[in-house]
Amino acid sequence: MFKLLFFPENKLSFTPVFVLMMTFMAAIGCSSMAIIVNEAAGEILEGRVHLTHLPPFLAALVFFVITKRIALRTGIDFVEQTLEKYLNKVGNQLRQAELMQIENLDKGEIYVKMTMDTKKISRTAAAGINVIQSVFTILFVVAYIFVTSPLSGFIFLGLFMISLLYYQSYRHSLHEAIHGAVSKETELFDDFGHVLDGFKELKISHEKNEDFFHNYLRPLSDTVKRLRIRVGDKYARVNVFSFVFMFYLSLGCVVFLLPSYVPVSVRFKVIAASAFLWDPINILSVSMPEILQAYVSGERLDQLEQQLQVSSDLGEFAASTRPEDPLYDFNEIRIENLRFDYTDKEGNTTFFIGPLNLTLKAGEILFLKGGNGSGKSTLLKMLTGLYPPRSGAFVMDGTEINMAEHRHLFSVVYTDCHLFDGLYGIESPSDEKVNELLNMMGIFHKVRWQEGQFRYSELSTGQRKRLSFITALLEDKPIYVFDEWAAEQDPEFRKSFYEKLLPELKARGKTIIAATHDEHYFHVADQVIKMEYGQVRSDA
Ligand SMILES: Nc1ncnc2c1ncn2[C@@H]1O[C@H](COP(=O)(O)OP(=O)(O)OP(=O)(O)O)[C@@H](O)[C@H]1O
Repeated sequence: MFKLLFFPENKLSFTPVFVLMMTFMAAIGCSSMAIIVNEAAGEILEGRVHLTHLPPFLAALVFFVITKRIALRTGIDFVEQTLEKYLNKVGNQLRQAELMQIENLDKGEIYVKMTMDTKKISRTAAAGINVIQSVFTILFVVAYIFVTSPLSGFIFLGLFMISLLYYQSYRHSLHEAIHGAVSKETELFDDFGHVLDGFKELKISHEKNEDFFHNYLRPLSDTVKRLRIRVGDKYARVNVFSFVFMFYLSLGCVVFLLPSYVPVSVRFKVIAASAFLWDPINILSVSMPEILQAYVSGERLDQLEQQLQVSSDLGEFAASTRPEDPLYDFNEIRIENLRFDYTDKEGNTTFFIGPLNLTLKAGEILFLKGGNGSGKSTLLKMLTGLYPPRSGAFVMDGTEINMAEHRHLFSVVYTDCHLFDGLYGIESPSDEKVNELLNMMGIFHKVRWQEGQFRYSELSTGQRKRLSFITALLEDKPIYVFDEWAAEQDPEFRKSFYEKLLPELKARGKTIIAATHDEHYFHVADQVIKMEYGQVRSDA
């Protein structure tokens, strides 16, 4: 994230340097005002009151206001633009990621990173500029104190250096504490997701509800509270010692310990100048926790970006893109000795499919049967180019192909199909055509087609699948894949699916692969294969 801010495309970006320059100027303006006021106050003390200091004071004020305004405006714009670039980049990475990567990611964590972490960085833009200005102002005022009284300058500088070293020695543990608290916060956020997603289950079972709330959610929220308090406590310790204590200690040293040969007028100037340090020190102390949180958020966003980078394990499979001139016609696809493995974090195989040999002819209907967990859905994901095979080959009309490049051949209705509100990537069909399909699928009364969007309130699972079927028909691809599509349909519609809709698709030259348990309708298929423990059995 910070690389994206300061070194996009591996080159130092001009805008943050410009913001830094403007902040530096604003600090010059601010400290000039302090010095002018100090000098004028000294003269007042000596009984000389005249207005010679007023024009430079006003000039410094105008200079400060203009440069600070430019720094803030440009800085905030820049941070927001960088965040937008970042969100687009991650959005792009997400859509181009492979299914296996997405399955390995924690969705709650992605939401938190894309929303809360980016928000923390966005909120810190102005605070960051104020902190930088404060640091410069402190340096200028200390330099002025140096010029006025080198001994006082040494005292301030020495004690500030000690406070910086103290802060630095604590930074690592503070950073760790913030990381710990934020990870637990993300877990808590995930668990609130369980309350909403599993609301029905929790509502219906008092025991489950109580157990989940008292023995899981509350202890977790208690842990988050404790971790947040720990962060606050650590920060308070650093803050009070390194900023506040050191400031007052420096002031006390100057007031009480300066040797008597230092003239009173000089002492007065030093004390008055040090009063101008209080505001920047206060800004540092208030803003540093926010900046540290934003820093941690930046690291978390970097981590997400890395997780989404295409893993080299996926090799050519992931590198493949849609061909410029995609093929839509084929006679047969042969699957030769194909194997796919699910692995755990240590790389051990937890389930595998194959080696598998199968021939799929264009225009035929293939049914895939098998018990729960036998590997039907996994095989379909591999066939449709969503999972990379570990070994083996797909051969289309005699030529070996990378299936990921041929995903465009398929229209799929998965068991957990997602309904988009519009028909993305499809040339807008006529209203008559869509209404005819809604009618044919018996959901015309539930779903309205308006201005290129499907509008509906709540659909049952069977109705959702019917709407997905319509989308698949409109996509008009050569191969249709249905993963237990008929499982949620009523007997009448199930019959219509097997005995009317599928034969109609076949008559239009479409190839159909369907995972199904409906043995009554196996006569519709040209080929039925049975999956068992990831293997194809011949007794289908
Ligand atoms: N993302 C995954 N990571 C690891 N293992 C998985 C994953 N998805 C499925 N499996 C495992 O792979 C095996 C096959 O699952 P799959 O979903 O392909 O079976 P299925 O035949 O479609 O079952 P069902 O009829 O219940 O839908 C199961 O043992 C399952 O636990």
